Amino acid sequence: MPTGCRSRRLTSRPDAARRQRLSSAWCDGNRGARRSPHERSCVLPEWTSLDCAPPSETHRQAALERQAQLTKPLGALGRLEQVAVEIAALQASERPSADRVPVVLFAGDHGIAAQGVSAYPPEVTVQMLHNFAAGGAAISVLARGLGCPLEVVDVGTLASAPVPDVLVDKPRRGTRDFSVEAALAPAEVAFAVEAGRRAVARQADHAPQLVIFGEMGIGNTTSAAAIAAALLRCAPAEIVGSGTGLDADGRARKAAIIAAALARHGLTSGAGVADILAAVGGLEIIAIAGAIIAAAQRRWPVLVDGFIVSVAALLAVRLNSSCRSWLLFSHRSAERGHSLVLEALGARPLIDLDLRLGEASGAATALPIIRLACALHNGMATFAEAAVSGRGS
Ligand SMILES: Cc1cc2ncn([C@H]3O[C@H](COP(=O)(O)O)[C@@H](O)[C@H]3O)c2cc1C
Ligand SMILES: O=C(O)c1cccnc1
Repeated sequence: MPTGCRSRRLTSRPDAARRQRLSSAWCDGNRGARRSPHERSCVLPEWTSLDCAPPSETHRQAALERQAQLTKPLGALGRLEQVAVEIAALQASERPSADRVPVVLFAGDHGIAAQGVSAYPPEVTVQMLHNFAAGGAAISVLARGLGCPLEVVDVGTLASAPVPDVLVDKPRRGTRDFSVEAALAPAEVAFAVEAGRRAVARQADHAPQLVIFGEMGIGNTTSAAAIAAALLRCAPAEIVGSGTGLDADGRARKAAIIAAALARHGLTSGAGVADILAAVGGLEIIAIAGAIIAAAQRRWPVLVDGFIVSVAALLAVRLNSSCRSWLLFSHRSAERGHSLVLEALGARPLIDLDLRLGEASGAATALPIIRLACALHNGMATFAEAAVSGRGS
């Protein structure tokens, strides 16, 4: 790990602390934070700190025993075995499956984009909403090919008129420019968290076996990098990447803008999660963090996408460590800070294809591997069924 980064692996919370957290009227995300006068009220809904159930250890054990009986040397299917066992434990099922997998894409705009931190102009976000609706975006093609229902939710783009087939659930159009003022008011942060939960509730009709969240928002690698730098107490230069295609000078400028903003908002030494979100957050990133917690509380495994969704996952886990068990990690993005964020989450993604798109494209690309892992687990013959001799010694 690069120097100067105070990353910590996440462990489960002690029972006493968890009880105190549940009985507290205050949000976990605010605890211990220095608050500016307008941030004095609790901004994170209390449900975000309610425990998620643990995976079923009985089903994990049964799945491990089945894997040992299938006609292959023990462990020879490597991580495909581990994925199938994990999903069996999460689904509390003897036959793990990832057939019903809704994809929810959250879109938002970023005031910080006015500082030239993206290689593309802000209007691309809304233009891409039309592209999602028309079926021409990467995730549109992937979701179609995989048979995944795709919902697009505008939680804060600059769009002033409805876009066909895009749900609108936003507290404002775009965040404020966090290089000059706080990106969001506390109530706007809370609204975005609730928008994430509402999106999860809408997916219940699909009876999901797994769920994928994605994002679209020009400038959102800057907001995500600022959040990650504040949470991990890293120098922004350790996290900042090219996003849509900045060169070295652009990356250095982006890192300097984030460093100045973190100092300006008092986020350089252990601020609370809620304060970080109000200062430098993005509405789609916050909505995804809320959606992750809400999905885990419903016992839905979440297949995490790239850098931005992983930052949302880190937020979710910092707010509620019990949701960590419900996260599977799809891919390692080419965006610079992703490895640090994955490491902080103790995560090892399935694939590494130099993707740097977002839109849930990495998670969708990894889904066939998960489906095949389940098919192998469920469909292979055992040594006894196939009359194949087991291991000699
Ligand atoms: C046409 C286009 C489609 C995209 N789809 C996802 N992103 C990705 O790029 C953006 C983040 O990068 P940055 O922070 O550099 O703006 C997000 O919208 C992300 O989803 C796209 C970007 C573009 C240009
Ligand atoms: O990995 C990601 O999420 C990513 C990387 C670059 C641009 N947009 C998204």
